[in-house]
Amino acid sequence: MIEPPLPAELLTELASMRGLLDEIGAYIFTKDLHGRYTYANRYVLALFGTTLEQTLGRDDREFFDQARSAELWDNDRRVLEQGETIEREEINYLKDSGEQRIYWSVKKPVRNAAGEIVGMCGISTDITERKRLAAKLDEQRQLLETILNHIGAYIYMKDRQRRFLYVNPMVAHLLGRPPEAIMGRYDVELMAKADAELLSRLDDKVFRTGRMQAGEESFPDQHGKLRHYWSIKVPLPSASGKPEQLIGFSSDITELHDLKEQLQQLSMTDSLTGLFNRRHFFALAEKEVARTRRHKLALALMIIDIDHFKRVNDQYGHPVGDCVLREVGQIMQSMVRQEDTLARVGGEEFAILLPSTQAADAHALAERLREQIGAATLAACMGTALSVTVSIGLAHLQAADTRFDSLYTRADQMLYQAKHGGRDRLCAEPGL
Ligand SMILES: Nc1nc2c(ncn2[C@@H]2O[C@H](COP(=O)(O)OP(=O)(O)OP(=O)(O)O)[C@@H](O)[C@H]2O)c(=O)[nH]1
Repeated sequence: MIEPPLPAELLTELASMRGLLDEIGAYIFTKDLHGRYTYANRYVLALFGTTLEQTLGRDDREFFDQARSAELWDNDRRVLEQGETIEREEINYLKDSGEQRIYWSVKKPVRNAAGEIVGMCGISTDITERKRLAAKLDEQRQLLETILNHIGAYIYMKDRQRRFLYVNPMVAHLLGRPPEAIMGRYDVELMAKADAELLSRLDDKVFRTGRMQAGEESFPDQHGKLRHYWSIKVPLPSASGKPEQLIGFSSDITELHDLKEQLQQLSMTDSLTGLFNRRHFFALAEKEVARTRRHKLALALMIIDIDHFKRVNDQYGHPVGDCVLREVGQIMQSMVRQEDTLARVGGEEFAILLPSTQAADAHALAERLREQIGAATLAACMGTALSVTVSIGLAHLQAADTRFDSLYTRADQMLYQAKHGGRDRLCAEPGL
């Protein structure tokens, strides 16, 4: 039977429909009950590298690697035989190139007027690139998460209102709460107000300047021990150009900090007596001279030297000599004021700097020191009981002393005189 030709308007409408289907950025097709193509838009044809005429009446076995694309055929059968509508991801392999393509496919049965299935129509969107990007993104997210969770540093994000937006497990552990109980909360809700204020100084500077800031921060741990951190805080760019968030990286440098303090302490002290050493004493004294001159105050210096100390060593041995040095140092330390500076400046030589001290008071203290040391029984703990005397030189800062050196030289000259005058005595500058 010859079918009557379609009316001209219908043909025009059909042509414009096809034109439209060709412009939709997706693969659109229809198939008959045997899975043979009855229509394919230009995207499908481009994928297969065929014309419409070459495609019609052929099924997917001719275009896809059937063994690896079985899912495609299964889905079609569920639509054509069970009348299901399928909406799902499909992975196909092109027959010629073996290239993998991933689609989001919607497949629906096409029914005749009697409701019988006569074929199917489908629309597939290529999501290969999106899936590849998503997999890459996921890989990067996992990498970032691994770094953030295992790096030995505290990493956090905060907003301008000092609210935590992110914390890594190290911060959570430090604050003694799970991350979910920290994120979204203000720092003052999670730590003592004073600590929060201290930690926010660098944060404020980041938001104020819009620039990265770095510095040392101190914060007590769960046991109350003060720990020190080196923090780097970076503003995160925002659409307004004004940073609204920052990311912070803090490393625990407590051990380094303590070591630095110990080293600093060591560099200032004499290991035998625990008093300041000569170098530190001279540095402090130089500052004290400048302060005294600026405020037009008084400043006294005495140098104390143990008499015939060589004999102590020779007679009792070096360890007893050491013990005597320590004990003489302790006696003096117990007799000076908080603001005075006592140091061991030589083998058996000590010095005391006395700020705001008039000549008479310095003189009186020097005499008391000489008497107390002379009267003390020393090195008893070493099984030896002995006593020593000291000679003391005393000088006072004068208008011509612009540097500490000149004051020290005069006190030393006074000490020399005390030694030559017979020892166990105090010699002060004339006029004092
Ligand atoms: N045990 C001990 N002795 C030291 C130390 N440093 C210096 N000495 C000794 O101190 C002695 C100082 O001797 P001298 O400079 O001759 O002076 P002195 O014997 O005290 O005599 P005068 O100062 O003139 O009264 C030396 O024997 C040094 O070995 C130390 O750290 N420990």
